[in-house]
Amino acid sequence: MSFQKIALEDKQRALSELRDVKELFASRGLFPGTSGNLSIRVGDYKPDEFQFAITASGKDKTVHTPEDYLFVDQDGKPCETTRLKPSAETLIHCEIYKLTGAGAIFHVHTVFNSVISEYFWDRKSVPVDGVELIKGFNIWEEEAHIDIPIVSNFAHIPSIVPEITERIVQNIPGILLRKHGIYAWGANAFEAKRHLEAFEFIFEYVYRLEMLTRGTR
Ligand SMILES: CSCCC(=O)C(=O)COP(=O)(O)O
Ligand SMILES: [Zn+2]
Repeated sequence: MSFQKIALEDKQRALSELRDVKELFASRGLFPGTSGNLSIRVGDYKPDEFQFAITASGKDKTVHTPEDYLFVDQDGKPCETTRLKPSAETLIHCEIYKLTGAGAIFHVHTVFNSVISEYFWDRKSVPVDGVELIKGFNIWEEEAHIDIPIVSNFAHIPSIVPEITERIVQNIPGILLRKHGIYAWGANAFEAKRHLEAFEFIFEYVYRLEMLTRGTR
């Protein structure tokens, strides 16, 4: 397999952006117990041929080491000889890039995203009504209603992929894995971060509103 040659600056920019996002999210406590993974795409994109930098599996994401990231291809295979293992969830990143052409994908586990994914599991989506931060997804209509999809979580990651393929919604840049976490993406790291933050705000809002109004509606 021959890989597309990626400019060194492009790769270094991706690694530097990953480092910054990782540090920021770590400072917010978003990587409990080594959970979470981050990736940024590099070079040219075709749905069946692309490369991205991704966090190595099982690392403590609250510290920086020389072994934090590696580059993989559209099938999640390392593009270079390395002893590092890509994130155990790399195939989910591959599928999201294939389906959306995104430039960056960030995944975190939080109590709010995990609780809310279980609470709304029966309807397979989280309903959100008129919350201002929906605009963070570039949805500008008054009192917009959105449904954030939730898919099954399996220990065998390839089994999660077909449901992601089926459930991704074009204007919603994220998907919840049941009792697991959120995957959020965007055209670049800035947008993926904005989307992730908007999702987390919305999950906490929906949770708290539900707690306050339960039994009164
Ligand atoms: C320790 S949490 C279980 C794995 C997981 O869901 C995760 O996000 C981190 O896995 P990785 O292989 O990317 O470190
Ligand atoms: Zn995870």
